[in-house]
Formats: sequence, C-alpha cells, structure tokens
Amino acid sequence: MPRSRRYDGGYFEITAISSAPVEHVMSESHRDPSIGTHEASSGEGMVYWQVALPGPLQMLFTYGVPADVSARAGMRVWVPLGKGQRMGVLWSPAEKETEWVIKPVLSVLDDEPLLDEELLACLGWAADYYHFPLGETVLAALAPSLRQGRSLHELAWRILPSGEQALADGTLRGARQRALLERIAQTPQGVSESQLRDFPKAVRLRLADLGLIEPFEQMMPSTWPVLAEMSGNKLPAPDLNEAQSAAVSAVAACLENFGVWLLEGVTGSGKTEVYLNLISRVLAQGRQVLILVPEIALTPQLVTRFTDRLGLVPAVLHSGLNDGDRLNAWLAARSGDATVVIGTRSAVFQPFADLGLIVVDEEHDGSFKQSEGFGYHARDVAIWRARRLGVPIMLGSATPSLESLRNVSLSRYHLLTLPERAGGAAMPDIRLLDVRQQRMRGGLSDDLVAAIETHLLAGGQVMLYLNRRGYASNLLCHACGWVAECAHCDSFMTWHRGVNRLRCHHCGFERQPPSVCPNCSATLSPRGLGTEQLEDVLTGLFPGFGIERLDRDALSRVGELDRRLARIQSSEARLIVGTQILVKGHDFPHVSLVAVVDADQALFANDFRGAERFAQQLIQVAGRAGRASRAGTVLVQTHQPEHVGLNRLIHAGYASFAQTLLAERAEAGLPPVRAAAMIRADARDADAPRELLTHMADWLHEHLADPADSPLDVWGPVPAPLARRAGRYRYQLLILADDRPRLHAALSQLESWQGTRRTKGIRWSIDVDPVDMA
Ligand SMILES: Nc1ncnc2c1ncn2[C@@H]1O[C@H](COP(=O)(O)OP(=O)(O)OP(=O)(O)O)[C@@H](O)[C@H]1O
Ligand SMILES: [Zn+2]
Repeated sequence: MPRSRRYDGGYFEITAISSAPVEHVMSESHRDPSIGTHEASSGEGMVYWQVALPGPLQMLFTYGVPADVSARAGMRVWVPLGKGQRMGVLWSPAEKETEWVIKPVLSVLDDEPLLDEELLACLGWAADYYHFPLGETVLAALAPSLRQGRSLHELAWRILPSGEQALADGTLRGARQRALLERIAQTPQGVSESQLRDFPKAVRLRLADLGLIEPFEQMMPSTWPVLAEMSGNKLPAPDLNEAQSAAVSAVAACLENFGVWLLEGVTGSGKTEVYLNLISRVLAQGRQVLILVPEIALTPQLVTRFTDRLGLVPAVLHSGLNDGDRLNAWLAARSGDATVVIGTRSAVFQPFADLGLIVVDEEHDGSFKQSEGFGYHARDVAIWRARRLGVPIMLGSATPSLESLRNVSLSRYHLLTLPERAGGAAMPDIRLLDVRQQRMRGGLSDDLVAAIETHLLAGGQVMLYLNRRGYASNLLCHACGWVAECAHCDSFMTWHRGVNRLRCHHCGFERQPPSVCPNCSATLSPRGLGTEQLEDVLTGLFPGFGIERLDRDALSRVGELDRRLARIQSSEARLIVGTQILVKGHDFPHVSLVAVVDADQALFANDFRGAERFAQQLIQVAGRAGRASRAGTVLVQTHQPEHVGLNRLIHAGYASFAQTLLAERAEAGLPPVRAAAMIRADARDADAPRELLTHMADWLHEHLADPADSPLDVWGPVPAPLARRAGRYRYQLLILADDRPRLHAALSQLESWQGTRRTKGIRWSIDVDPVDMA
C-alpha cells in the first residue's frame, strides 16, 4: 500500500517494501557494487547505505534509509551534511559503523535507480582509475538538471473512494471544489499538477484535507519520437566496396560479443558507411547505439547524415545544449526511446536501456580526453563499458593513436583496414614547399600564391590551414622590442583586429590594445600570422572569389558554423581559411588544393606527443583534398624541407611514420609503451607548487622506487610549458611505470599520504594517461 508523506513543502511517495530483498549488495571493494553478497544490516527501522556525495573526498558516507522506503543503488537522495544538505547517489548497502552516529537521509528522490549496475560499476572503476573522487565522478552520468536535484516526478492528484462518494452524494458545497473534484475524477490514474493550474492551490489542499483526493508523484513521460513514426524516409545506402564489406562482415559476425575493432581507413575511405551499416544491423535487433565524436565534429551536418540514412532522430548530447533538451535526450536514451545517441566525450557516461554497439569516430582526437578535473578518456571508458556489456566497439580513424596501434600489435584490438578512397577518388599528392629565402606575402610564398591561382581558375576550392586564430599572434614594437603580454599568464596576447582587442588564449583575459608602444611611444606592428590576417591577405590577392573562415572565433554565435559550412558546400566561398576545425571529418567535394601555411610551428612542439599530433593534423587536413572527381594536391610550407620525420610522413605514409614513433617511445620509455600519470600543482605563490612536488617526488623515490620492483620513474618537477596561467604558477611531475598496477598503487599511496587536494593555497591533481602536456 503506497503511503504519502509530506516533506519540504512538497510530497513524495514512499513505497512500503520492508519485506523486499535488498537489490544491491556490498563488496570488498566498495567501488564495485556488483561483487560480493553481504546483506545490508538494519536496526531501529533503518537500512544503512553508503552514499556517493560530490566533494573533494575519496570516501563514501554512510546514512540510514527507513526500512520501509524502497532504496536501491543508483537512486538519488538528499542527505544532511554539516549544516546544510547535499544530493548524493545511493552506492551500496553498508554495515552499521558503531563509532559514528548515523543520520537518516532527508529524502529519496527517485523511485527507481537512475543508474544501473553496469554504469555504477563503470563509475566506480573510472573513479579508481583516474584517481578522482567517486562522488564527483558519479555526477558525470547525470544530466545537469538531475545533478541539481531536479525531480523526475511530477506531482499529481487522484481521487479517493470518499471523494467518489462525495460526488455521488452531492455533499460538496463549494462550486470550485466540486469542479476540481470532477476534473480529477475524470482521470482515475491521476492528473498532474501542471494540468490543474486553473484551480488555486488552496482548493486542492482543502480537498486533500477533507480526505477526498490524495497527492502522488508520477514519472515524467519521455517525448522522444519513436522509430516507427520516422521510418520510410531513409536515404539509400551505396553498395559497399570490397574493403568496406569485409570490415562489416567481420564485426557483424561478432555482434553478440565484446571486441575492439580498429577501423583504420584513409581519409575519404568510407568509414562512416561502415558505421552506418553496422548501426542498422544493431537497430534491427532492437538494440541501441552510441556514437562518440570529437567536440568540433559534432555539426548539424553530421547529425543530418545519420538522421537521413537511418530514418530516425538521434539523441544528440553535448555541453552546448540547454538543460531541458539535455534532460530530454538523457531520458530518451535511458528509456530506450532514442535508439541512436551521438555525443561528445561526456556522452560516454550516458545510461542506456539496451546498448548493442559503440562507435568512436576519429578515435585519435585529443578532445576525448578531459584535461581538467575528472581527467577521463572517453574512448577508454567506452571500451570498459563495451567489455562489461559484452558488445563490440569500433574505433575509427585515418590516423589512429599510438595507443590503439600498440593495442593492435599486442592483439588486444582487431585491425580492419580501408586502404583506398571510396568511390574511386585518388589519395592527394602531398608536397613540401621550401620557403627558405622566398619572398613571403602575408605568410604565403610566391609558389603557393601561384598554385592557389591555378586551382581557383580551374574551378576548384582552396583550403588554407593555419592553427592560429586572431589577426596576429602579437603586437610588437620594432623600436624597443616591447611585446603585448598577458598580465596573468606567461604568454603573449593575440591581437584580434576585427574587434580590436588583445586576447589571451590561455586565460581569456582581454584588453584594448595600446595605440602606441607603452615603453617608447613608437608605432606598434602586428607580428606572426593568424587566420584573420590570412583572410585579409587572400581577399587582397584574390578579390571576388568568396572566402570563409572557420575557427573558434567564428563559432561564437549559434548557427554561424552552419551558415559558413553551407557557403562552402555551395561553392559560394572558393577560399577556406581555418584552424583545427578544418581538420575534422568535413567532406567538401570541390576542394582540390589544401595548403598547410606553417608546418614549422608544429614541428618543434615541446612535448613528446607533438610529432604524433602534428602528423595526425597534417594527414587529416590533407585528406580534405580531392575527395570527389577533382584530383587533390597538398602543399606544405616549411623552413625544414629536409626534416626526417616530415619526409617519412609524406613519403612513407602515416602507418609507417607511426611505427617509427612507437619505436622511439619504446626507446625513451614513454607512453603508450609505459604507463604515465602527470601530477600538476599550481598556486599564486611562485615557489609553493615546486616545493610540494619536490616533496612528493622525494617521497616517491624513498618509498616506491625500489629497484627490485619494476622501475618507477619520476621526472621533475619542472615548470609547466605555460609556467603561469591566470595568475597561478604551475609545475608538473611525470610518473612513469612499466605496468599499470604499479603506477596505480604508487598513486594511491601518494594520495593517502597527502590526504587533501588543497594544501595552503596549492591545488594539485592527478592526470592519468595525460594527453595535454601543457
Ligand atoms: N561504397 C561507396 N560507394 C560510393 N561512395 C561511397 C562509398 N562509401 C563512401 N562513399 C562516399 O565517399 C565519401 C567519403 O566517405 P566517408 O565520409 O564515409 O569517409 P570517411 O572515411 O568517414 O572520411 P574521413 O575520415 O576523411 O572523414 C562520401 O561522400 C561517401 O558518401
Ligand atoms: Zn592569460
């Protein structure tokens, strides 16, 4: 018999299940709720629960839940904490810890778990693996409004037998009361409060006091368009070529099993067609599909491609959505109403009803790794989930990460290759342009200008890649050497001429540029080419050809990227200038020339992943050329035409280049051959972070660098490449180990030795499998 109890001004339903078995059970490791068979202990009418609470602490907190309240792992609760209250998630039943007074929860928000056992286990694993507080980790799986404690229930009212009686007897006096009671009586299963707005609240409360109606809560309905309503308007699929068919058949034969499939297909080889074919098969089984894409690739064009071909509305999940849309998509994926979910990295923690396949497109992309806070890698979390669920996961890329290539060589992943472009287009011809001692106009050599002209006159589109937005990288005084620097970071300000602002790309600080040099009053001049300036230069050289710029600045307004992409697609714009945004999976059939304006910038990157990242960007941007009937040319401007790596990449190709890099990493004892974690510390005080990390390094050496064990190397501390950011001094310590268990043991010991993550104004964090070395 359900009972209702008043709480906090609202109503919530408590279902009496005192005799029901406890659903989730405690384990040795509190992190995995599915292992072990402890019964929850209960006393004084309470069942004790471990609750994951957001906050900096690694531990779980024990609270009591009344024994007659339905409580299962994965439900949200409000609990008292200190003087306030906080929302948490029931994690696992607990023994009563006698030395503490255990407080009861204030309320249970959900009447079914929002997160199922698989996802809870995944979150527990991720908290352990990434050394991040469990309570914070759990939040990643909840839509933003659910994190804030939004109820998934609506308040509703239903009539009681005495109410029926009162209507039949006609004993009710007030006309309003009678009207409301009649309205509620029409729907025996209940009417939601929102449908009763016409009646004052007092009238409802009066009827409730009279015992004629009762409040209860009902689940919010999902509003997702279901598959059946959409089908019938799918675009036809092309016939797959031999390599595509082979890839599809290999995975299709193993749809019921976990397996990681690396689809290494050259740019334009039709990887997306392989995904689509497999997705259709999984949908035909009535199961769901998750597609993870890089941040920047999640354009309306991509979503349209899936919508048109699959004949359904995918749920799209990314951080730019408003809370309402996000919740709606979250609910639809969880209920199974949305069968296809496309999202950026955070979607990897989405609950599903019945997930049958995961696709990670452009798996090498750095945006899958969150660099601040909870430093998870979405690809790796996705692989964990696929294993647990026993479903296949496909990683696709023309330029796979060294991590994935190594896993192929260790036979952990299956390799599938698409060696040629689909539809018969040839691979582009990549050439180096030696710009030493050449006349340069706005960063363009005469040879490049001539090539652009030839391609434009032949009717093609030309794309210029420059990974620096803004007009100029900085403003310089020729007379005294003054350069505009950020007041808060050790970096130069970028001049954005369009809005006439100096901006720091590291901390966002902005200011008006000085009209003359603040030092000597001479005139300032721009130095270092940015995309804005390149756009100006091209407009001057090739008037009338139409030019479009794609960079982060161009994307600040909603729909702007879409408009720009449409102008490119329609060939209204013949020249395209852009940063990394260009690199991601666009399919512009008329692009015949791609120019890499400044390769040198990236050749001398200051971290060990620099060469890999540069190679991926070069090959990806080159892959935008010659995708249809026009042959593609790629010209790379450099002052280092003899650079060994650059030449190997261009002449032997990415696969060969990557194998060389892997050998170098093995030689140097670096990831992915060894496991790595970066400890970062920052503070307003210049010395404090260095001292803390030195202290840690000493401790690690003393306690853990036992030469009898497999070696553990500690490098640093060194100042971060960006040594000061937003007014804080930054240092880092790199820890390398031959095997992961050893690394994780060291990190755990370090954590328990250090305790809190904030000491005397110093913040420190652990980044496992670091990608961004800055
Ligand atoms: N079997 C096929 N027959 C004809 N055309 C195809 C076939 N497969 C793919 N295509 C076409 O080839 C082009 C490239 O395909 P797609 O975008 O799937 O490649 P991709 O490998 O995902 O590319 P990239 O990694 O460069 O973004 C598209 O226009 C697509 O429609
Ligand atoms: Zn700054």
